[in-house]
Amino acid sequence: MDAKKKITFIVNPISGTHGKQAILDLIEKKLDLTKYEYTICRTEYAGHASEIARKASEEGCDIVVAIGGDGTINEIGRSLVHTNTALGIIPCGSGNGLARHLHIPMDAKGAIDTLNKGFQTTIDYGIIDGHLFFCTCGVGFDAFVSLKFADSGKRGLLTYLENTLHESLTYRPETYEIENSEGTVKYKAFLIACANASQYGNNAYIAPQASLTDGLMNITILEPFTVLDVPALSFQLFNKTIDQNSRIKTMTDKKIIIHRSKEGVFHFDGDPMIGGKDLEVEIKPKGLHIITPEKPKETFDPFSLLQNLTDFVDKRPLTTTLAHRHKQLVKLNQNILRRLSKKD
Ligand SMILES: Nc1ncnc2c1ncn2[C@@H]1O[C@H](COP(=O)(O)OP(=O)(O)OP(=O)(O)O)[C@@H](O)[C@H]1O
Repeated sequence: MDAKKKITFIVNPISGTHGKQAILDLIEKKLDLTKYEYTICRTEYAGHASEIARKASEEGCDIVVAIGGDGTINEIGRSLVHTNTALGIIPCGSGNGLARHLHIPMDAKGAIDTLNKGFQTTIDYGIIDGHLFFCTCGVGFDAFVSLKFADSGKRGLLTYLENTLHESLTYRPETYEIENSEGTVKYKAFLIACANASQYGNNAYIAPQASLTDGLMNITILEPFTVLDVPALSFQLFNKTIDQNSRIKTMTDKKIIIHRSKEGVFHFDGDPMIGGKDLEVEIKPKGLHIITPEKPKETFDPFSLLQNLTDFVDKRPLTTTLAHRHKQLVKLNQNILRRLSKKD
């Protein structure tokens, strides 16, 4: 009989908004112990998950599982690239962009089941200014919000949304030059997102065409917009069609350099960092083994847009009639418009 594979679970106690004990209880009950033996570690400070994962990999651990969100995955993933140790995910963050892109179930039982099946694939990763990312990185408004979010001391969707709506009233778009494989282009932009995965998290698809295995990053540039563009932009962000909006420009490349007028913040997988005027962003193909469902389900649900939107702002269950869903969507857009146009 084959030797059991070793799993190290790393729990980030501050990720998301929920307690983690129920997940640990489920691991004990549901993990296939004929296949796996496991240990559980809790992080004690930011950066700790990287150290635990590096040590586990050096000691021959087969799979390191993140129990957390994209920040925890980032810490673990950067220690596992180009090793034989695979990353596993039990999604437990505020956004869970990478897990959602990979169709890893959002419930712990489903995610443990995915680990039990043990199917592995190998994904690309990116580097911005020396910092690895697996989901998205970027400059402009989203980086600015990630900084505010880090400072707010609270996590969760509502905190993020409050920060986003409040700050977008006063945020000033900057001028950037993007040096890509074809030359240099100049944009005044609200944000530039460089995407390995298609979404920021919470099914907010900033780069709907992005693939984790094509060796390319999808770059989305959001040009300055008015408050009247917000409903369409938010609709399209959750409907996987933001690339069709006239305020959006897109390109794909292996490597770009973003030139800006002064040093400032950028983000990698939602965590803020201060960087220089010039930021090199590059995709490295096939560098991280990861446990995923074997055949991601690409279900088409005409109501998924509204589901995504309401998941983002509100956890109340949706009612099922079409008329009701339409009314909910109109109301949601009205709320976004009202909050964006409200002065302090
Ligand atoms: N014990 C700890 N104390 C303080 N910070 C920690 C600790 N463990 C990890 N961190 C930091 O917590 C940050 C947030 O974690 P994570 O991104 O997983 O959760 P999230 O922000 O709620 O989810 P998501 O990124 O999916 O929105 C990470 O950047 C990580 O560096």
